[in-house]
Amino acid sequence: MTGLPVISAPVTTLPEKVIAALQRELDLTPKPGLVDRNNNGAHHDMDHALFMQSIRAITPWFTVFEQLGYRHAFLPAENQLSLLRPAGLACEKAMFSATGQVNTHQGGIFSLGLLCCAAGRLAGRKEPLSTTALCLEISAICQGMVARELASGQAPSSAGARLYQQYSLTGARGEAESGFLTVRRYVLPYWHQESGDRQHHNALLRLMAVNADSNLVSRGGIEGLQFVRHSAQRALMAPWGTTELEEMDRHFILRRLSPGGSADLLAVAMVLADFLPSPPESAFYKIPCQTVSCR
Ligand SMILES: CC(C)(COP(=O)(O)OP(=O)(O)OC[C@H]1O[C@@H](n2cnc3c(N)ncnc32)[C@H](O)[C@@H]1O)[C@@H](O)C(=O)NCCC(=O)NCCS
Ligand SMILES: Nc1ncnc2c1ncn2[C@@H]1O[C@H](COP(=O)(O)OP(=O)(O)OP(=O)(O)O)[C@@H](O)[C@H]1O
Repeated sequence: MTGLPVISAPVTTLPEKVIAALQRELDLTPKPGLVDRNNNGAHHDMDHALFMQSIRAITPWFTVFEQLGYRHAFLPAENQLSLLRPAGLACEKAMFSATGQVNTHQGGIFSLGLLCCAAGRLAGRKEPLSTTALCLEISAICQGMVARELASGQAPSSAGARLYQQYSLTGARGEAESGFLTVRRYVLPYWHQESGDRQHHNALLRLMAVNADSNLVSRGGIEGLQFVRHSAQRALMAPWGTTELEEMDRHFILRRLSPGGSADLLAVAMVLADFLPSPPESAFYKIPCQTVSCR
């Protein structure tokens, strides 16, 4: 195992929920432009088997992220990231070594690793885990990250930094710093509208319809992002099913478009949904309908 530190048993259910979410996201089929059980989407360098290898390689790290939060639970949140990042980078290294240097889960490690760390911090302070508490803790950990890492004016050191300079896209960092606001506002209030695979397809369509996914811009420019957004919005405005999703898949593959950021946020939503209050009594579900679609 690449540089895995000695860890004890998890203190919360987050690591196991995260690993289950990674598997369910991968297996959801069809998934327009993305690797699933049918095809490799818009990817020439990865398939379902490679994603499975990647999941096996990064699995042990989510307990490490949780323990780093648990151990430093009373540290000010803004000091947590510098303790977490080396483990995140080591986990990325384990992913790259398992996949032959293919980026399968870089975004997923970042977002889901933060979720595990936030859960460890809340558990360390004996505070209850809830959707809102987890997201607010992540926002506190990532406060100032966009300004520090993207808006510093330095030469871009990653795809994300280049896209920020070109289009002011804040990518995974911006989403984490907001406390996964896109997920909380456009996905979770509608989580119980559907069940089974349709619940996850509905969530993915809602994410694709609004998420400023840097993967899409990196692959197809702003036009690529708009194409995916409009496709998802149109699907949500009418009855949709497997046929419509497979049609979108064909169009995205033709255009080499892969909404990888939305796939990562789908896994985040799957984990956060486990902590939702039961519908529909909770005020959580009284959020006014958003522009995407109010079916
Ligand atoms: C911050 C990261 C993602 C930087 O990567 P990059 O500069 O390429 O950022 P960018 O946001 O453009 O994309 C990275 C990945 O995030 C996902 N993503 C893209 N857009 C979005 C979005 N709007 N919302 C959520 N995820 C997104 C995609 O899968 C993409 O591949 C990350 O690689 C990093 O710094 N890792 C170090 C380890 C770490 O900090 N871990 C902390 C928790 S363990
Ligand atoms: N099922 C999935 N299929 C494809 N990508 C996914 C899936 N689930 C999540 N992703 C995310 O999408 C990212 C991979 O997308 P992409 O291949 O566009 O990134 P990249 O490798 O940086 O870009 P490129 O392949 O153009 O060099 C991963 O980092 C991962 O976080």
